[in-house]
Amino acid sequence: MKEWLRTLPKAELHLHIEGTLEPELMFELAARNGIRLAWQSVEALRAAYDFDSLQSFLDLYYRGMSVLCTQQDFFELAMAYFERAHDDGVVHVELSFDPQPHLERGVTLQTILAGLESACDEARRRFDISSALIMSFLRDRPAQEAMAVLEQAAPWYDRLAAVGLDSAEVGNPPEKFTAVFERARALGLARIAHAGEEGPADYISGALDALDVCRIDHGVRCLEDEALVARLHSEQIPLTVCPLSNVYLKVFERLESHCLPALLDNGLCVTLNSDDPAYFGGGMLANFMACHEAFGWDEDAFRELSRNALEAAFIDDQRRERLLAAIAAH
Ligand code: HPA
Ligand SMILES: [Zn+2]
Repeated sequence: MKEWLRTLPKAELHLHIEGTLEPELMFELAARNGIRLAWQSVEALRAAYDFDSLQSFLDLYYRGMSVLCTQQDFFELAMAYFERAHDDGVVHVELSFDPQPHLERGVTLQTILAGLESACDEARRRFDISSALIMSFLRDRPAQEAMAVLEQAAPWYDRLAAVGLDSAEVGNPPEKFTAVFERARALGLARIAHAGEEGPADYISGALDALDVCRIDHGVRCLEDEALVARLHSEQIPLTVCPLSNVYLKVFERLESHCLPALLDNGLCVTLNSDDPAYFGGGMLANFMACHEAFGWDEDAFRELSRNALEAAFIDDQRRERLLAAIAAH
């Protein structure tokens, strides 16, 4: 089954590129950029990956990404991810990036985007992986800051597939960002948001109503609201679920107790993703294999999950159709 899952064409829609930073590269970039890390060694850093909540992970995630300084750093980060994704049989990736923590350190949007875009171009040439970029706002920072970032990104609007919303969820409801997302909509940008990971089902409805999103990142807590489940079903709103992430961040104690089977039983448009693969036990193949082991899903189930991801992807229609045909034939 592992080889069959590896060669199944897969699209990854929920991936934080800063969350692909492996400890070895973090130390290499820290040395290159003259940055002192709080950990003495790769092993000490890995030992710190013992999270009890989203916030405990975010604290480490923001410290780790501080080694990213130059265009070359962002290029190498993304290329290292693309190589692993290619080995996992990923054919399309939507990379989220968080500009705010970088801007705050004096790293410009130009630096971030030039590095990521050149990696996306190289991934298409070397691995035939297509990709899209999603600019995410930090929901635990003021909405005005997100608005300023959105305005600053003007030169890149035509190269952004969407804007997103991430970081600490509880206490930062989607409505806080209504004006920002209205502006993004007026600019013709698609919108997605994390909702219902640690936050309540209300935040999922709020993201749909106030932010007019076309996808929900995570969304696993939707089952707490029957009317919401009916809506997600009838509108077939894609949920980008991240199974291993949810276990690492204690959203579910074990994968066997994850609500994924219930989401599928309710006819929802579920996709599988790795979120922050350097921190949460691996990439797409690790997530697919873990689900196979926990739920006993067969080939048909995984074909459906892969099909859902392609149908929900920001991808050109010809490539979508070609990849859908490859999934059906797999
Ligand atoms: O899983 C996540 N949730 C919210 N914000 C994030 N930023 C990186 N990963 C995550
Ligand atoms: Zn995420």
